[in-house]
Amino acid sequence: MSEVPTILKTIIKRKYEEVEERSANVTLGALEQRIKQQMGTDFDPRGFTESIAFSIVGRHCAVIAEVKKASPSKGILREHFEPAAIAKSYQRGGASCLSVLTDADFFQGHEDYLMQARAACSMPIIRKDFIVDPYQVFEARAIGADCILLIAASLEDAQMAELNQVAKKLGMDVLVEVHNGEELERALHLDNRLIGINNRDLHTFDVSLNTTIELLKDIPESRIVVTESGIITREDVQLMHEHNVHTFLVGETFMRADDPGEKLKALFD
Ligand SMILES: O=P(O)(O)OC[C@@H](O)[C@@H](O)c1c[nH]c2ccccc12
Repeated sequence: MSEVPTILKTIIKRKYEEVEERSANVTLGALEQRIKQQMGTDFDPRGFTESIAFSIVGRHCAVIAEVKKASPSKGILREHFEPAAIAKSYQRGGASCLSVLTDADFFQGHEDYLMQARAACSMPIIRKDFIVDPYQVFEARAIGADCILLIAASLEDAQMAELNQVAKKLGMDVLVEVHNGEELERALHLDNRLIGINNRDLHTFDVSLNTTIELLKDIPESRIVVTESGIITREDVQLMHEHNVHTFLVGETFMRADDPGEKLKALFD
C-alpha cells in the first residue's frame, strides 16, 4: 500500500481500540441476535445502490446527502444539529440516499444519529465511519445501516474483501472509497458496484475535483462512480455531469445552509 495519511492513521488506531471496547461491552453474538430480531421490520435493508441507480435512470442524477456535525479539517459545521429534521429536509429536497457520520471522536457523530435520521425518512443510509473489523459491519446492520463505507487507503486487500463479503451477507451495499490510481486498481478487484472517489487529499486536506476526472478513465461502465467532497457550486455539478459522473456525495455545503434540502434543490434542480 502507498503511504497512509497521518490523520487517517490516528483515526484507524483509535478504531481498533474502539472495536475492543465495544465488543467487550456488546458481544458479536448479541449483535447477531439483535439483527435477527429486527428482521421483517423497518430495519430491513432499503437498497442503497438500487436507489442511486433508480435516480440516475429517472433524473440523470443521484445525491447522497450527508448528515455531519463537524469534521477534523473544518471543526463544527452545524451548531443546530437535528438528524431527524435534516433527514426530512433532505427527502423533501430530492436526495436519493443519506450518509450519516457515526464516528464520535473526530466527526462528533453517533449511532443514534443514524437511527434518528432513518426513522424520519424512507431513504437508504450509509454508515459513514472507519470500518476495519467485521464487528463494525454487524454493528452497522444492527443500527439499520443499508450500506457501509470501506476506505481503500486504510485497508489491506484481504481485509477489504472480507469486510465486503460480510456486508453483502448481511444484505448491505458497500461504497469503496479511493483517492488515487493504486487504490482504484485494488478497489476494482472487489465484487462491488459503487466506487467513491474522494476529492479530498487526506494528507493536506486540499480538495480538487480533478481527482475524480483523472481516475475516471480507468473505471469500467459497469461501475457507478460517486464523486465525494468539495462539491460547492452548480458549476461543480455541471463539470461532473460533463464527465458523465452523475452521483454526488455532499456534506459541508448542505450542513452550512439554514435548510439543507433547499440547498440541495438549489444546487441540483
Ligand atoms: O463535506 P464535503 O466536502 O461535501 O464531503 C462529504 C464527504 O465526501 C466527506 O465527508 C467524506 C468523504 N470520505 C469520508 C470518509 C470519512 C469521513 C468523511 C468522509
